[in-house]
Amino acid sequence: MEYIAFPANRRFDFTAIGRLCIDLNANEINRPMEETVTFTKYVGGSPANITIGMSRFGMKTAFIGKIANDQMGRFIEGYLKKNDIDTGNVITDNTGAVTGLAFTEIKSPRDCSILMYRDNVADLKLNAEEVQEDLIADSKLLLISGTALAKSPSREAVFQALEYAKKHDVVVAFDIDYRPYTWSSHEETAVYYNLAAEKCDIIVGTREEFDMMERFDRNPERDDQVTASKWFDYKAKIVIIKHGKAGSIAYTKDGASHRAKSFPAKVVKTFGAGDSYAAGFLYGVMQGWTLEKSMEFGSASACIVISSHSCSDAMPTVEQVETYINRSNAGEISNSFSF
Ligand SMILES: Nc1ncnc2c1ncn2[C@@H]1O[C@H](COP(=O)(O)OP(=O)(O)OP(=O)(O)O)[C@@H](O)[C@H]1O
Ligand SMILES: O=C(O)C[C@@H](O)[C@H](O)C(=O)CO
Repeated sequence: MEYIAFPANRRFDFTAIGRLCIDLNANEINRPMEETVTFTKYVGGSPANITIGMSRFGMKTAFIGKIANDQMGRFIEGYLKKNDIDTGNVITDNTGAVTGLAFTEIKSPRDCSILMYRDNVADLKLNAEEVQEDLIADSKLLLISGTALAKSPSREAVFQALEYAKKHDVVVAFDIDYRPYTWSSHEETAVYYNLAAEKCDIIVGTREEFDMMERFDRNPERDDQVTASKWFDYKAKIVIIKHGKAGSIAYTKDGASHRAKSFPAKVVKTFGAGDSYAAGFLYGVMQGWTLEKSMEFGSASACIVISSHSCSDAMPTVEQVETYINRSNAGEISNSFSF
C-alpha cells in the first residue's frame, strides 16, 4: 500500500532546511566531560546528519541553511560537498555569527548528554528571503527540523519553505528534534511545533517530544494512537513515535499501526539514533517499501551510528545496513556495551 506519493521528475530526492553545526565528541569516553581533554570534530546538526545519511544511501540531496564566515563554516560546507550534497542554498553569514557547537559527553553507553553552545549562531539567522523556491520546487521531499523554529528569522524561513513545498506539491517530513537549550519557553515551543506539524505529511518524534507538543491539551491517558490520530485531521499520512531501545511505532491515516523492534547493538553512545533512524526510514519510504521494512532499515541504521563515535561520519551505506540486518538476524550481533 502506498502511503506517500512522491512527485517525479525532480532534480533532488531530498532537501533539508535547518541546523548546520559542529559536533565535538569527547575522545576520552565513559567519564564526565570535566575529565575529558580531547575531542574529535565532526559535522553535526540533526538535519545535516539526516541529509548526510540520505546522501550515503545514494539519494540526490540538497541543504538550505546558513553557516558562519569562518573556518568552521568552511569545514561544514566542504564536508557537505564531499558528500555530494548540493550547497547552492547554503548561505554564508555576514553578521559575525558563529557556528553552533555540540560538545558530547559519554559518561557511559547508557548515559550520554550534549552541551550545546547556541548563542549568536549562524544557522538561526537564515531568513525567508534566502530560501530558494526553485530548489524546493525541484525536490521530492523536504525535511524540516524543529530546532530551526526556535528563533526568528530562521522560524520564518521554515514557514516560507513550507509554503513553497505546498505550492509545488513537495512531500514534507517533520523531525521534531526538540533541543531545550534553544528555546525560551515550553509554551512558545508548543505553539510553533504545532503550527509546523499541521503542514507536514510525515511527523517523527519521541514520546517526550509529542508530549511537549500536546502541552495545551495534555491528557495523561493519551496513548500513542490518540497522539497520532490528531495529525491525520491535518496533512499527515504517517506519524512515527520512537521509543529508544523499545523500538518504534508508525501510525497511518487508515487507522493501522506498524511496529518495529530495535536491533541488538554494541552501543558506544546513544545520540545519533534519531537522525540515522529518520534517514533510514525516509529512504525506505522513498523506495516504496512497506512501513515495516522502512522502519527496520531505520532501526538498523540507528544501531550502526550508536555503535560508532560520531554521528555524521558514521552514517552507513545501504549495503552496510543490509549487512547489519542479516548479521543481526543470524544472531551474530549481541546487545553489548563497549568499554
Ligand atoms: N540502545 C539502543 N539499542 C538499539 N537500538 C536503539 C537504541 N536506542 C535507539 N535505538 C533505535 O533508534 C531509534 C530511534 O532512537 P530514539 O527513540 O532514542 O530516538 P531519539 O531520541 O530521537 O534519538 P537521539 O538519541 O539521536 O536523539 C529507535 O526506535 C531504535 O530503533
Ligand atoms: O542536532 C544537534 O545539534 C546535535 C547533533 O549535532 C548531534 O550529532 C546529535 O545529537 C545527533 O542526534
